Amino acid sequence: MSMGHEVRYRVRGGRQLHGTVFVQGAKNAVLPMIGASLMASRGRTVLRNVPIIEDVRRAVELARAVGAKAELHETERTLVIDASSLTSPVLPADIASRFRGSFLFVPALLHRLGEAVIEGVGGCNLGSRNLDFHYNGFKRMGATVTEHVADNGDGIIHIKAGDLRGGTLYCDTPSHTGTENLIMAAALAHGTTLIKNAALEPEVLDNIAILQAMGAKISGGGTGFITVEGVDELTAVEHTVMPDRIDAGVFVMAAAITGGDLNLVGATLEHLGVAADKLEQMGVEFHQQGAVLQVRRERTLRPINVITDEYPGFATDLQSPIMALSCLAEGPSYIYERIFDGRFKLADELRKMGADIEVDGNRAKVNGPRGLRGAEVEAHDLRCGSALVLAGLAAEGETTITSAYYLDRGHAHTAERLSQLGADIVREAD
Ligand SMILES: CC(=O)N[C@H]1[C@@H](OP(=O)(O)OP(=O)(O)OC[C@H]2O[C@@H](n3ccc(=O)[nH]c3=O)[C@H](O)[C@@H]2O)O[C@H](CO)[C@@H](O)[C@@H]1O
Ligand SMILES: C=C(OP(=O)(O)O)C(=O)O
Repeated sequence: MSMGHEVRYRVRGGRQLHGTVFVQGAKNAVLPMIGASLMASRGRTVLRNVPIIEDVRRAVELARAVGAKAELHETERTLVIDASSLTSPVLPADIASRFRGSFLFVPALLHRLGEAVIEGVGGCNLGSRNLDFHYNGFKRMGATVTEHVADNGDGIIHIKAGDLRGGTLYCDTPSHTGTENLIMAAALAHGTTLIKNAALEPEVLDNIAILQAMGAKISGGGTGFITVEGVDELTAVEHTVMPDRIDAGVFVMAAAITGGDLNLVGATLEHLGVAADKLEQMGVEFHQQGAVLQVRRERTLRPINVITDEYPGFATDLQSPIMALSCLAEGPSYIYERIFDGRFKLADELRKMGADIEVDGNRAKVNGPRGLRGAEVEAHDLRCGSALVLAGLAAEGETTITSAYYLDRGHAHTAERLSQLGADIVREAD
């Protein structure tokens, strides 16, 4: 992945965190919503509570590359998109290969321009990340998918859709973006679509909510079966992006790893799914008061057994953070990663800080407690980055996290928000 510039975070550990922190808008909700906004052929979409993260900046660049007008008002955390004229079906590699969410632009391009040309799809390198459920779904709706190799050797995928028509679609496993893409493809297709084994994530439901407001006819969200009646047109609306449950979970763990107490504004315990129960078992105390979630940890941390799963199971995006937390637990913790096959590079980095972690395929055993010490470590992916920040908060001395563009992909104002809670953390970019 081309970085543009090198980003580093320096963390000096050992401070307890106290105070109030604002949970950002959800990365995995806003990205499909930007894709959805491109389906509105009239008016302007206004998205509120937009997280100011690198993935959103890339999505804005990509929206412009296909011809939309997009303005990100950072102070207001508001994104305004006018997609009345889309001009190019090409998702250029230099932007699209920097974030996974680029693939969520495909349904809009198919409906508006009859084709999509995908020069690259990015996202965190977490092992194999197929898109076959998406392609198979588009094909069942009448699209053709071809691949050719460009002069520079890169594979380019061309999807052509005359008129997409509804049908019976499925995901082999309940894919998050797969479900969103098939819903968006079905929303403007002719006839009725049934999507079986649909994902249940809250972000999928938030995306259904904006599409319904735009005029889409979708039912069954939150069950494994989603039905979509195609409509002729979608209109631009205003929508507030839901809070980011992964960002919330990381701040819960920041309180836990430093033995502090925090008020998380915008966090919903229910959205943490099984992760909330696991954190409680480790010794975190939760108290939900309206939209504010109070968290604290006073006792020693207990070890944990984690199995990642689709929502409401333990979110894979919180697996790396809890690996960092479990380094401090009083005994061995067991982590079984079921969603991605390449998400344990973090273990090597945590070992540099003094952790004792045994990895066997997609299972890890974390032998706690180990006092962590500062080191120079690398963020191999976004959640590896957030886990290393957590480890740095608890470590003795200074931790330098390199390749931190990945962290900035998904977390907004990390250094500012943590500093306000009492952490010693700075961001450097050159
Ligand atoms: C932008 C976004 O929303 N990203 C999230 C989304 O990624 P993403 O939507 O890419 O993740 P999926 O739910 O699609 O992937 C889950 C599993 O299904 C497999 N699979 C998926 C699609 C497909 O066509 N074929 C296939 O085999 C993947 O390789 C993976 O093993 O959900 C993940 C799992 O909750 C999160 O970690 C990501 O943060
Ligand atoms: C895997 C992640 O994101 P993406 O799907 O955007 O790469 C993530 O958010 O940890």
